[in-house]
Amino acid sequence: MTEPAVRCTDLSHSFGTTRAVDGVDLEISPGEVFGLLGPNGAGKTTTLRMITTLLPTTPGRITVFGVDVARRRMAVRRLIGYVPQQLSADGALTGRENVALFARLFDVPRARRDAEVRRALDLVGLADEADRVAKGYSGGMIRRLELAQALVSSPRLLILDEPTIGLDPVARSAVWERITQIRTDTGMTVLVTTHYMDEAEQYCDRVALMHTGRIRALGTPADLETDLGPGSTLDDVFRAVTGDRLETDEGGIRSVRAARRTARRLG
Ligand SMILES: Nc1ncnc2c1ncn2[C@@H]1O[C@H](COP(=O)(O)OP(=O)(O)OP(=O)(O)O)[C@@H](O)[C@H]1O
Repeated sequence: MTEPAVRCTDLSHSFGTTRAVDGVDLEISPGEVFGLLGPNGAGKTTTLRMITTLLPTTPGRITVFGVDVARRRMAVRRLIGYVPQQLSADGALTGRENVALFARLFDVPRARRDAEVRRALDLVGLADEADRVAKGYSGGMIRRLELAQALVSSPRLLILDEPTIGLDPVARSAVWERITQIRTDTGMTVLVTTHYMDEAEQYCDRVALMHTGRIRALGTPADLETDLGPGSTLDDVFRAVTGDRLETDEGGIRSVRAARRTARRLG
């Protein structure tokens, strides 16, 4: 039997009295693009941080391709490429130098390093811009550069936390088209968080709707919408299972913060 790419069993995490994640069970199949959806504060980032070994997994258990996250952290880290919400590209370095830094960090063998850096830059469509300093890149190019950083170690599981937040619609589509192409070319499993319902509908094979630390609905976007009734959208499904509304506005405080962070980091 094929091991799931990710299996979470009864996962919980509290910060003081805040129950950020509350009894999450989740299985992600190899090769799928899986969307974890929910409004700010739903518990998405906390779930990702447990899967990426950055937070403890007790109570509960996580395996990544069958490897136990609590017991074999380093082995799990080698399977994962992670693009967090906070930017990690260095504006003073070129695109190529930024990716090469990650190749060294992730122990890509020296003999293969240059080729792997080229391959990663190619996968995200930055080959022609690789020798420009990153502070001249647009927000969308920076996101693609961060994707290349995560891809340089050839992970089996790519984890992206809100990859399109703060980007304009054209840049958002460009990032998603790259993600979809990378999955097709490499067979990689992709776990992505977003609160943009339209993106999830268009690009995710399956989604989990998360609210106040719990998974409230799980399935393909089409199945979830059909189950609710003709003409339903994922936003309607979310409202039906939680009685709440997903934040979908483009100009919210988080977009502004993300844009400011980009500007600050890249000078
Ligand atoms: N380091 C922390 N210390 C205290 N509380 C935290 C911490 N990180 C998250 N929380 C709280 O845990 C809950 C879940 O947060 P989390 O960041 O996982 O949500 P999210 O769905 O990823 O939302 P966002 O997209 O805003 O990051 C929220 O109530 C948040 O305030």
